Amino acid sequence: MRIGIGYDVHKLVENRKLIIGGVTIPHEKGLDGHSDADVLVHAIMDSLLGALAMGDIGKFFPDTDMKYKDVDSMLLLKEVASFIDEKGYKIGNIDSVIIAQQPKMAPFIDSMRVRIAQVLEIDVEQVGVKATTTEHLGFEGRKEGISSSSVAILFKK
Ligand SMILES: Nc1ccn([C@@H]2O[C@H](COP(=O)(O)O)[C@@H](O)[C@H]2O)c(=O)n1
Ligand SMILES: C[C@@]1(CO)OP(=O)(O)OP(=O)(O)OC[C@H]1O
Repeated sequence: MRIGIGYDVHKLVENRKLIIGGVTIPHEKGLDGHSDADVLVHAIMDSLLGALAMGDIGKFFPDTDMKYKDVDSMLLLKEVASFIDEKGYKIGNIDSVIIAQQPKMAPFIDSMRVRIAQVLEIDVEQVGVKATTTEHLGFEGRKEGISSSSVAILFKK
């Protein structure tokens, strides 16, 4: 049994789509990044790589590589799933949280869980996604950015 933790932050800017958990959320701002800046999927990937003690996403998908410019993070998640399989592990469950003052994530949470589970080829019940504000405190509270944390547990196949 192996556990991993992941954390990511992206800045909210104008003229970018807000993509979280593979779902495009209508909002006046989106997350900035070299990739599609899917903060939740990045935290989940780091928790899975962490459980394998393989390092972090920057090691495998460097932000200096134009191959990853505006990349769909779900494609990267698929690659991380293949690492888990190759190392002889399977996912027990993932739990995660999105920390955002706005917009409301609740209407999109189940779609995120379904998309993530599909890509990882696991049951939706194995994917937890939650959301919280920070009661207007800190950078998330000032709506300057959104952060996300994730934990994952892997078992030997
Ligand atoms: N961006 C967000 C933040 C929160 N939620 C949901 O609202 C509930 C209350 O949030 P508090 O930060 O005031 O505790 C929270 O439990 C989430 O269900 C949300 O959907 N989107
Ligand atoms: C996936 C990558 C690829 O450039 O996405 P970024 O948008 O740069 O996001 P970040 O979480 O800062 O770093 C991870 C990168 O590897």
